[in-house]
Amino acid sequence: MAETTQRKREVFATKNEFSVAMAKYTAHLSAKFCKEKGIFTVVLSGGGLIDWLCKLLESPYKDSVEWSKWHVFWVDERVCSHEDPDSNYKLAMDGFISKVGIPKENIYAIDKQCAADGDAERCATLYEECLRNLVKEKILPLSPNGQYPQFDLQLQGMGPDGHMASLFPKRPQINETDKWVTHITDSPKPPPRRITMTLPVINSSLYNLMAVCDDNTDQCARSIAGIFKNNNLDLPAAHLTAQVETMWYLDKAAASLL
Ligand SMILES: O=C(O)[C@H](O)[C@@H](O)[C@H](O)[C@H](O)COP(=O)(O)O
Repeated sequence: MAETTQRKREVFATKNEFSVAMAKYTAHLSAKFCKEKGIFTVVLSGGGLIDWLCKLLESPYKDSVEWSKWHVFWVDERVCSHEDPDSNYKLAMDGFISKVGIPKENIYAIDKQCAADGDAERCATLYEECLRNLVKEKILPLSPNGQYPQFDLQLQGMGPDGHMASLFPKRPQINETDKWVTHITDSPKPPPRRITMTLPVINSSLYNLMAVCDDNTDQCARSIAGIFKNNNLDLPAAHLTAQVETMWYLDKAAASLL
């Protein structure tokens, strides 16, 4: 697969500037893709990301973004009921999606029943099937090599151990290239049962925005230094690329060892 883009990074002095930049980046791409093709496909993760998107819920974005043209996906999801506080779907619904006008049918959550039953493998299979159907319906194009779905923008966070999505260090999921979506039942970050898009799918996105704020324990800062200074490929997030742009937004603490 084409590894096409260099890592770019921007560092922000305050959380406010960080969130404003996230909103600007997302709104700009939303306008671009809605104009060019009439829809915008966006992939979310869990973690702090949803909080950092808060500026999109304010003027001028809340009223100017063409929410009705958004199609929303999850790069990874915890295998639990949609009502469980652990659910990334619930996190995004409560904190973001329910506050804007994205049509229900454009929100592609993990299968409700299967997730409630805790069947991670089946949840991954069903999510991949959902993506394959959207390719057939021409909502998602395939990547230039014809192997993976291509999203417009993925918005993600990195864990202190350098994981992204539910691709964790020293776990086999990072090497999966046949599947579009895989599962893990022993995630080092709780809860243990999760599904995740695979690395080639993540890297087939046109734009990838990785947002990292350190909680001042220095763990994220160490992983960021490992990625930017040493290209330490033991850290899953070091593998992140994109077809057009790979952008890292860091707060001061996350960038403190660069
Ligand atoms: O389901 C999850 O746990 C997330 O999708 C996960 O991949 C997250 O994005 C990172 O762990 C960063 O999380 P924080 O922003 O909370 O550090």
